[in-house]
Amino acid sequence: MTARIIDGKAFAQDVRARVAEHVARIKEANGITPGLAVVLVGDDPASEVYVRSKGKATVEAGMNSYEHRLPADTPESELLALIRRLNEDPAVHGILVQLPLPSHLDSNLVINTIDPAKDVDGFHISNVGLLGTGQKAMVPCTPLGCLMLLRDLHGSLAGMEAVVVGRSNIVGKPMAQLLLGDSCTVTIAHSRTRDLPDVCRRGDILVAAVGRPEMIPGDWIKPGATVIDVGINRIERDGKKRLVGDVDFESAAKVAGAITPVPGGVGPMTIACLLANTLTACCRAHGLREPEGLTA
Ligand SMILES: Nc1nc(=O)c2c([nH]1)NC[C@@H]1CN(c3ccc(C(=O)N[C@@H](CCC(=O)O)C(=O)O)cc3)C=[N+]21
Repeated sequence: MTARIIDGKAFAQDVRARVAEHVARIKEANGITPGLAVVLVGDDPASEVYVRSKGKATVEAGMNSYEHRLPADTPESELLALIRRLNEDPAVHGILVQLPLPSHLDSNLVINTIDPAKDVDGFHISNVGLLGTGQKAMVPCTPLGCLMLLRDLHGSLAGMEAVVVGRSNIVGKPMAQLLLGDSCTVTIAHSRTRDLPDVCRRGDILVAAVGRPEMIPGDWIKPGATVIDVGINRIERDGKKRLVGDVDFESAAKVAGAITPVPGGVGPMTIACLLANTLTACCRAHGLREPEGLTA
């Protein structure tokens, strides 16, 4: 058997087109343009690339993009003051502070200073609590993108065994909450899980979000399972730089029923969902009808 390859790039294009269409409609009907502010502290080259592509995608969707670049040694008080200004700015509907932050900055404090209604990353404790209690929240972009792919593939996820490998606040935990919300039986596995291969083999759905290149081989996967690979690892092989996931794609594709590739899988969905969240935040701020199929 060979797995169906889930085209995250094409799906993300479709999401972005739907966002753009909705943006055009509210511009026309309500004279409102959604705005996303992205804050980058320091000059990490990978972060630079992400921030640039986020800005480009935002403008392509017809929204306003505001980029704030601060030096790596920016005092915490200055960053917090910027966030408070963005919280008050009516043209800004979404705020994203690029992570990781330089180590002298307390990222929990920084994130929790963002107005939860503008927290398009869904990292604020209020949004975490809302998601965990099944209330309307801003949902983290990467897990939301994975959920969209899974719903598209399976329709209802009710009763499926889902195994999430990784317990981070940005992917593993919110992913588990979303799967639980869709009535999966959810296991969160991690580096200290006993008999990890056996636990992985239970999953009708296996989400890999550990950040270890090609850690999960094909023989950890239940035949026919859907594999969602969240990993984005830069490695060097045969003298060439490559991007690989947390799953060993070659062996996994022989066992899985469907699998996301890296690149071209979950990554593009993350950016598409950031745009969707910005639109959702804008609609909520103005009491407008929310876009359908673009929220959890
Ligand atoms: N506050 C915050 N929110 C984030 O959402 C956030 C962040 N900080 N810090 C960094 C990570 C990383 N991230 C990615 C988004 C898109 C791709 C993406 O589109 N990847 C392409 C390939 C890109 C390439 O070639 O490098 C793909 O997988 O096909 C990857 C990674 C968002 N992040």
